[in-house]
Amino acid sequence: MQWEPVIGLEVHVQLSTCSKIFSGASTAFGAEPNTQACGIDLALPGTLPVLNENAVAMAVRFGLAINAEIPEYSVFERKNYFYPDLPKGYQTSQMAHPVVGRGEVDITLGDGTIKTVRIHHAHMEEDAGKSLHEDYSGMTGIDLNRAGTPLLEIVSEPDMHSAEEASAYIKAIHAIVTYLGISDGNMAEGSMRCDVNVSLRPKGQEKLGTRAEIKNVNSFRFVERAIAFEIERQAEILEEGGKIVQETRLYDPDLDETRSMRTKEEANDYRYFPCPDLLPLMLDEAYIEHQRSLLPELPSEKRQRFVESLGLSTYDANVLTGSRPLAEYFEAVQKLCGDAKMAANWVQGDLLGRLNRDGLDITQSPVNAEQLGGLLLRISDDTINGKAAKQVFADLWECRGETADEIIESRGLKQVTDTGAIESLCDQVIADNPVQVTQYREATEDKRGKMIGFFVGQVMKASRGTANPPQVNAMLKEKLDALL
Ligand SMILES: Nc1ncnc2c1ncn2[C@@H]1O[C@H](COP(=O)(O)OP(=O)(O)OP(=O)(O)O)[C@@H](O)[C@H]1O
Ligand SMILES: [Mg+2]
Ligand SMILES: [Mg+2]
Repeated sequence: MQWEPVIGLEVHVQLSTCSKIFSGASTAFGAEPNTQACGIDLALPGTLPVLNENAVAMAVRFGLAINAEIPEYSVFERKNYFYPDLPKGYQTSQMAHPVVGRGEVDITLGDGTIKTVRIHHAHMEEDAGKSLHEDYSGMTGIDLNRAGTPLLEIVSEPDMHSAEEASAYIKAIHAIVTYLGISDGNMAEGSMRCDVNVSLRPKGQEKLGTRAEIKNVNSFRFVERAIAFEIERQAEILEEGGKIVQETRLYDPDLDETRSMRTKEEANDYRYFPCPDLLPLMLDEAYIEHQRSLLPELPSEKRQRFVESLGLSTYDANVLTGSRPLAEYFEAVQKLCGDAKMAANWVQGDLLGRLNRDGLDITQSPVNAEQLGGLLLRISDDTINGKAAKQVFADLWECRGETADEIIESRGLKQVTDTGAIESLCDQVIADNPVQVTQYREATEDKRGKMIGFFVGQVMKASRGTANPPQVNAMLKEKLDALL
């Protein structure tokens, strides 16, 4: 039997407000345990929540960025369950009336094709605390600092059909929220977590199969691994005539497998009901239009502009718009040197290659955009040749804070284009290599084409790499052919 995987994702994005969703407690990461949760976050008797206006604005901007309907009216509800990291006994969330309605996200696949994933809705909710099972032997610690941190849960339709599509989708969400500046998108610190729903159905069948839900996956790679494992596990069960049970599973990166946490029979009945402490949220047209006016250029718009006005390939445009800091770096370099293709090649090749090797991201680059742009400008105006450029780049990397011009000057890397100087270098090399000159003269015409490389190499060496290669090539050909 041929099986088609069906995947839907719930992505929890931590909104980067300074304070909690319903209280003034700080949301800063890394504080001592239990120093950043207040009475409101724990819903102690006598406290009342007040909705964080900035969190609403961020959620609305996300909705507008994915072309979603923003309903005029939305409601906070209590999702009731008991867990040690939720002393309130309920999570304040949204269910029947979420702040963001149906929308769409475009994803770009490896072969450059673009696919649209429908968004069912996105709702606001508070985060719970954190159970620390490993820090105390025989005991569990509870850190409530995270309680009340604002989250936006983005729920997709089951529109994805492979691990690759799911991964492209999370990357697209990551790009949108970081471009909007509504989240730092830091998956390692838990600012973006993902519940992955996977089912299989016979190819060609419309009806969905039973899904397993893998909770709290926190890296792009783990999402791909967890899906790959689930597809295989479910296919094996179905092939043997078995049935998939609807259940919650977790992904264990150490064993690279998913394991059952609880089945549907044990699933919670949350008894959602509207929170009596919070008024419904009413958003009027003027407010929504104001939020729209605050939207920056979005990844898909930037990608399109890079292709249409800068002439980049879809592939290059996609890589360079992957994150906002990278796109901004590239644009600064491109503006300085005036050559989009050269800027794209250097940023993707030399720069990203080095950053990768040193485990750095673009914001930590030892070479800033002004320095790289200054270097590329000297290639395009022929001050230096390609070989010298590599050396300048290596020197810029050493963090001396010099400009490309200072390095070119102090290392004597300026390209020699003076015809007289190049001519005397060529004459010298021809005089110093009589054996090769004889071979050249005796060779057939197409062999000579290759042999000239030897002489060019010698002249470049003699000029310590600074001679202009096309000029050297032309000059040598002229002189050697004159000896035939
Ligand atoms: N048969 C299926 N196969 C794969 N994905 C599915 C299937 N049915 C639903 N999904 C996806 O599962 C997700 C369901 O999320 P939703 O928030 O609506 O409910 P839930 O998982 O039941 O509740 P909770 O928010 O408490 O986890 C959606 O992303 C949806 O696209
Ligand atoms: Mg959900
Ligand atoms: Mg779910």
